[in-house]
Amino acid sequence: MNVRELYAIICERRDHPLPDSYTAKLLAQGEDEILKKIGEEAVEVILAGKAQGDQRLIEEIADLTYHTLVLLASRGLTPEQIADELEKRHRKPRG
Ligand SMILES: N=c1c2ncn([C@@H]3O[C@H](COP(=O)(O)OP(=O)(O)OP(=O)(O)O)[C@@H](O)[C@H]3O)c2ncn1[C@@H]1O[C@H](COP(=O)(O)O)[C@@H](O)[C@H]1O
Repeated sequence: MNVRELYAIICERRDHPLPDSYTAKLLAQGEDEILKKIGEEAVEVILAGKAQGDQRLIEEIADLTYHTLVLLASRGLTPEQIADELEKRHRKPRG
């Protein structure tokens, strides 16, 4: 699944919550809880990067990516805005 597809599902859970959805629950808990999860997942990426294998690192980066998309959805921001920012940086003249 790509980032755009996952983001669309997350927005669907935000706008039409399902009772058994982790995403809907996390969004309902609010931004502080989402930020807390991002902090935890970021630490797990560091630990995996230092001491664990590639598969573990992939899993932890997937967790961090997912929670970052939840934060964007919670704030009404989109992955396209991040892509635009990266594009702007790429096009900025470097000296
Ligand atoms: N990609 C993900 C995804 N990645 C990680 N997680 C959840 O993020 C949590 C990770 O937190 P932890 O590692 O701390 O595990 P935990 O102890 O269970 O978490 P907490 O209960 O402490 O918050 C786990 O519960 C994972 O299931 C995800 N939950 C959902 N998705 C996708 O989101 C979409 C919507 O799914 P629902 O949330 O089921 O609606 C689907 O495409 C899912 O595949």
